[in-house]
Amino acid sequence: MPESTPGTGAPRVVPLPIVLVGPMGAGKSRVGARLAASVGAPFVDTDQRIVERYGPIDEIFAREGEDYFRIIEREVVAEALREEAIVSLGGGAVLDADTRDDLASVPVVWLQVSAEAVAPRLSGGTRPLLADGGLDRWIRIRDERRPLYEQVAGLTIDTSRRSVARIVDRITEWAGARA
Ligand SMILES: Nc1ncnc2c1ncn2[C@@H]1O[C@H](COP(=O)(O)OP(=O)(O)O)[C@@H](O)[C@H]1O
Ligand SMILES: O=C(O)C1=C[C@@H](OP(=O)(O)O)[C@@H](O)[C@H](O)C1
Ligand SMILES: [Mg+2]
Repeated sequence: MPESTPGTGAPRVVPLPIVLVGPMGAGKSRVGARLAASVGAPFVDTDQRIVERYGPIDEIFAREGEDYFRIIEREVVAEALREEAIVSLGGGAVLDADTRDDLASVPVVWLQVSAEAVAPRLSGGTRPLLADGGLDRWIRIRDERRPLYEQVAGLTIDTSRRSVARIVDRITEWAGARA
């Protein structure tokens, strides 16, 4: 059911796009999909779009390397940020300076998660950057990128102990006040 504006039954009005950033496993893809359904907006997951166009991400990394992945990621992100949609980025999209510039003019939510809470969320995944090194690698990458998330985000939410529904409510409340 879409989130209602009190008294109207209509989906809550939020500005679009709204962009979700944060480290791997923070919940960007899952929260983004639920938020989009809740406010009645299209959903774009830039990783999903990369997979549709170029094939599985781990295969792109293995075949062409991370630098090539970042080039196609930048193209897909630039396109998505022009759409009136809820947009979930991959964890490393903020490494691109042009993407950070683009994010300066849109509502950006930084989903955070503790190492303890993320461990079970990452298990069994195919994220190529975690193929060697597991949780230690995740912590290092998260720490390296922290200043970049800090730079672009207008709202920060710790997802470690929050349900997806509560996270969606918080984002809707925050973004709704900016509509
Ligand atoms: N708030 C949450 N509480 C518990 N599990 C979550 C939460 N958000 C996401 N997850 C789970 O964590 C895993 C990673 O979520 P995902 O949305 O793919 O993260 P990201 O896109 O940030 O890498 C998935 O299995 C997802 O269902
Ligand atoms: O942090 C990263 O560099 C990456 C995060 C992944 O997305 P999620 O953050 O959605 O897992 C995906 O884009 C790719 O494996 C690289
Ligand atoms: Mg994702």
